[in-house]
Amino acid sequence: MAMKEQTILRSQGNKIRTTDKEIAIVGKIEEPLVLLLGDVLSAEECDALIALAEDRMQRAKIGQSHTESDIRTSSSAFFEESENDLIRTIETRVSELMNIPVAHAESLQILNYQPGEQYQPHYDYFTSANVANNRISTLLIYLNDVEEGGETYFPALQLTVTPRKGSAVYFEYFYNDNDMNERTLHGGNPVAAGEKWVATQWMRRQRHRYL
Ligand SMILES: O=C(O)CCC(=O)C(=O)O
Ligand SMILES: [Fe+2]
Repeated sequence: MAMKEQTILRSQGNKIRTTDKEIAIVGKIEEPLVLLLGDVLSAEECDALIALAEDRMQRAKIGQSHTESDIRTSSSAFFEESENDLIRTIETRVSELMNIPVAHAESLQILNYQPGEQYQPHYDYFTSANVANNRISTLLIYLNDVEEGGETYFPALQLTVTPRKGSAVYFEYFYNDNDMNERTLHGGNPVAAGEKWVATQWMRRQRHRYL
């Protein structure tokens, strides 16, 4: 019989405790490990992140022709590492939750989808040969409730996650068995009504920042 593979995140029971918050596990798939998490961010934290990102996306659009990629049609912004108290607090909580040091974290990405915008199924890890320091896990946090559409879906797991403000989906793809990694294929359904805001944290296998 095949041995159960090690996971990065060691969840016990239905809660994960970080220094400043207790986070509920509200859904779970074992292999590959996928967790649906209750309030990772408060409503106030979600609103503050959106406000910061809106400002940044606005400025990024100036002087840029709006070309749309077929893969991802949303707009994005990145936050400087630990650039203010809010980002620092969130990064610390998220890294404790993901059980990976902040030094392995990419900068937090914020995506905004308008009606009709989507993200085609993809892997979060890089699939080209000889990637030196690949991604190993993802936390996707929903920053608002979407009026209609915008679900995250995992075709190989037959899992569809409806965005709920402050909640999150966690998954990892650091397995020896590559079939398990490939089952983390996922995409974002087109937003049908309203808009969608998400924050994505990707973790690297090794140190990624040197601050
Ligand atoms: O918006 C979504 O539901 C998916 C986002 C995603 O896959 C990503 O940021 O890597
Ligand atoms: Fe993704």
